[in-house]
Amino acid sequence: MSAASVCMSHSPLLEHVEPPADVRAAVDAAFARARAFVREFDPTLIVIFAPDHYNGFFYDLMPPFCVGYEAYAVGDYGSSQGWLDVPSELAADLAQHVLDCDIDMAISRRMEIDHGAVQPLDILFGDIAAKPTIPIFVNSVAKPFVTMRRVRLMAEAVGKYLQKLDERVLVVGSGGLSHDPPVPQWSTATEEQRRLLLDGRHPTAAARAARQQRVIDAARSFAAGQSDMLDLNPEWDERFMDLCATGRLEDTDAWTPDSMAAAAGNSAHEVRTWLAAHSALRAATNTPTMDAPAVHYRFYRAIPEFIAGFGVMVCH
Ligand SMILES: O=C(O)/C=C/c1cccc(O)c1O
Ligand SMILES: [Fe+2]
Repeated sequence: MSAASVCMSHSPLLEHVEPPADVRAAVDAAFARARAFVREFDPTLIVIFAPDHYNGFFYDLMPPFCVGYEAYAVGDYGSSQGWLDVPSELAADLAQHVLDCDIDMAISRRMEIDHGAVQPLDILFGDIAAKPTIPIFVNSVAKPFVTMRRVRLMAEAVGKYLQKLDERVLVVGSGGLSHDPPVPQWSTATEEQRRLLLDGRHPTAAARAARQQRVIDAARSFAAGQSDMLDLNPEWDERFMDLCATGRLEDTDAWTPDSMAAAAGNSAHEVRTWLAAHSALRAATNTPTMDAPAVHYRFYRAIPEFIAGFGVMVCH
């Protein structure tokens, strides 16, 4: 087995709100560096830790983690729509291994996924079915949250499983760093928003378009400095990336959901996917605690047009 990781922020605004040309060029160059690495590494299996934004997982049944045995991309914000190529038996074996490690893992025989899982696959491979891919949902938007420690332990169990395989495994973590986009919170949601959060599967095209337009408009106001959305927090982001880069993953064990949200926004919980990817990579490669595989490439920009502290990190 050999293993590598790519963690990257995603943003549904990538193709909808244009940042300054130099920022766009820097992001495109970062994607090109990640793509070049992945082409060279030539993975035979992808394991992607990804959040969902009330497209596949809702409050009628919200697990902290879920392995998809099959996965269908809903195609929100113009991301690819259709089936992933999930190796179902391997996914089931992985889920059993994690359960055997005393970690409660949900499974889905038809997981619906959104831009949170799809965007990195689109960017890295240009085709969501290009490679056998096991998606692992990590709840990053819907309170209550498990501890960061629990995320790390779940992912270490995943990494130990991957270690046994005769595969070149690319572990992907997908999620923004600091950001607080207008994804409704149950406690402050209107009745209409609560219907979406509870079981808003398969919206009409008009409802999806209206939801997306609200976020696009919010991004434009945020970029123009005319929004009361929480600011991006580049210092917090760089500190978190430092912890990933140096393998000090245990330093996040004590982080509380409220303190993370206060410092970096409600959607900063998506860093759980980065923590998962780095924990899985560390375990898969037998790298000691407080140490880390090498950082091949690192990029960061705070990009209000994307409502994202936008990072890319490639490790092997
Ligand atoms: O799902 C949505 O409607 C918006 C999600 C979003 C917005 C901005 C940045 C992100 O990383 C998102 O996932
Ligand atoms: Fe997101």
